[in-house]
Amino acid sequence: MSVLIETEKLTRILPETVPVTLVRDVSLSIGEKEFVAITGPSGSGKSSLLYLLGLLDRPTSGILRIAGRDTEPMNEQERAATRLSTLGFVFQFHFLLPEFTARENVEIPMRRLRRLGRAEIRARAAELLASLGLGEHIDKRPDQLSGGQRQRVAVARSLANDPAVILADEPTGSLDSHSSEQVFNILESLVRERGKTVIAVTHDLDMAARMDRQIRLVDGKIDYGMSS
Ligand SMILES: Nc1ncnc2c1ncn2[C@@H]1O[C@H](COP(=O)(O)OP(=O)(O)OP(=O)(O)O)[C@@H](O)[C@H]1O
Repeated sequence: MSVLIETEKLTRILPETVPVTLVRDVSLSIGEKEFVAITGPSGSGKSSLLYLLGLLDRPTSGILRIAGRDTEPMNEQERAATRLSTLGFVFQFHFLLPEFTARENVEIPMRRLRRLGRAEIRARAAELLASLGLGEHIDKRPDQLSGGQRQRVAVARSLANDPAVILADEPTGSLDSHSSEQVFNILESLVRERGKTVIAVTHDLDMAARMDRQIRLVDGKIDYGMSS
């Protein structure tokens, strides 16, 4: 199995007057086609770790390799390019652009990457939305969709550039139980059927138990006793 995300003693400390440790000495290795939960009590550093893995924040020290590449020497442009092509993001709140339709929201990352032409981008956005059960809704704006549908559009958008890794921060955290189950099943199918690696922060221990393994954080560190 090839390793997609690897860290060695990854640490993030906020340089306040009294420094705040968000993540400390986290060493982990996540391979392709893994479905991994990041769990832990509130304030344990789960989101902070996900932000580091997603190149949305920079570590204070330690090593982070993505798809075999050390991220330390990358400049902002290379980090942005890696985010756009290799990583997909789903957050607790969908962050869709309200003035655009579902299809246009899914088109945006493809337009930014410029790997496909206009017609291909349109077709791929429609295909992705249809594959997530949103074929009837491609021309609707976010305010015309339910919470679960909006989150599925956000998942379609995360897949737009066919990234190897999807990073999700409490992806079902603001959904009712039915939509939550639906979004969870979709995330699982991304791993089992599309060969993605999905790393999801979750408070929901039942959900975490259904994933391949758990990385549990306590006070910014991995709790090895409770991780698998
Ligand atoms: N910019 C900041 N300034 C000060 N403290 C911060 C900052 N960002 C995060 N923290 C603190 O760092 C700790 C880790 O935060 P983080 O959001 O990563 O935890 P979490 O496990 O995701 O929490 P939750 O489950 O509540 O979302 C928390 O105690 C938080 O209050």
